[in-house]
Amino acid sequence: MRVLASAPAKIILFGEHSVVYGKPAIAAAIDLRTYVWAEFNNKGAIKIEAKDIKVPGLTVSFSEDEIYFESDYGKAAEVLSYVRQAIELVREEADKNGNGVTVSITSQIPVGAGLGSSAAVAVATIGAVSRLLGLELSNEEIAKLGHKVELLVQGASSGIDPTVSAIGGFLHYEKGKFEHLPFMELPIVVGYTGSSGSTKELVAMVRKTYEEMPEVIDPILVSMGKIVDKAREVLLSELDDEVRFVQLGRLMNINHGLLDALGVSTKKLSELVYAARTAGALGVKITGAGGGGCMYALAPGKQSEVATAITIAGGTPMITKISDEGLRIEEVLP
Ligand SMILES: Nc1ncnc2c1ncn2[C@@H]1O[C@H](COP(=O)(O)OP(=O)(O)O)[C@@H](O)[C@H]1O
Ligand SMILES: C[C@@](O)(CCOP(=O)(O)O)CC(=O)O
Ligand SMILES: [Mg+2]
Repeated sequence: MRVLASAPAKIILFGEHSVVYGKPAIAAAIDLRTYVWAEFNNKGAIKIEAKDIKVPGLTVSFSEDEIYFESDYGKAAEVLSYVRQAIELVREEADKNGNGVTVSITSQIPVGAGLGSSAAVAVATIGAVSRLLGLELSNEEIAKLGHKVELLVQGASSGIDPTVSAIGGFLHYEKGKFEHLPFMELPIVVGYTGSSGSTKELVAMVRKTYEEMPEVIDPILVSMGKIVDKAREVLLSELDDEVRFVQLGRLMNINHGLLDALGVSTKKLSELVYAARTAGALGVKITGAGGGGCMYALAPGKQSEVATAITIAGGTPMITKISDEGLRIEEVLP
């Protein structure tokens, strides 16, 4: 039997990092997906074919009749930790720890770009392997397992990424609970810096700053939560789109400034943010953990100008659509 599952990337519209401290956030699935095939193997082992992952550093030694490949196994093992944890959790859930499972992964989502590649790969792996092992899990149950994977690997996770990837659409999220927001076609442009930030490291850095000066950082997190409350009001209001876009744009710019204050922006991200604003975007902010990765711009009627400005500033623009679809079982072959 072989099962193919897929799960979408996401952008966090408002509230990244503060959502880790129990404040609300708003996020949406976008139409970039990770695909995972799962099947049994007869070795009782976990085998992972991650076709998009490049492990930095490779030492090759040649002798008379043999070639040795050495890479930084520590990095290789670490880079597959989300997938491995996902498989182990599902085998435990199904009480089938001894079953050999092989997964093969291909993905459209840039890694470490703030688009939730970790959550998408965890959710798609859980979806495919649970179906293979005969577990009938709801997308909400899969979201919870995806959250457990991120907690085990990152040490801290709000759960918003696996929830949006499993459920799809436009979600308001707070302390593990989500609410579907009415679907709204947002004219956005995502800009990728080309460098990746590690969510684990960035979340840890914010935590360290918070512990050193809670009286300074806490008001920033509270303000980020209030921005989400305002944004939710705007999204639920009956105002016409152009008024709502202007209000959302202002909230995005303020949210970006607060993320910059937390130290998660970079020179490149700021260059792309200001290039997009100068090209006419109503609002532009980091999306995801930061430290590289992506920003996104709200640019009604200006998407191509903003995309061009991002390119000129050295970024890679992606004009993506918000996607209603979360985890999908694509195929089950005998
Ligand atoms: N296609 C993939 N195959 C295997 N693992 C992946 C894949 N995409 C992402 N990952 C895992 O997720 C990690 C990146 O997650 P993270 O640092 O949270 O960044 P983001 O979620 O913003 O992309 C990678 O280091 C790797 O462990
Ligand atoms: C920084 C954070 O708020 C979002 C992380 O998003 P990503 O891994 O960069 O896609 C962490 C979390 O919510 O678990
Ligand atoms: Mg992540």
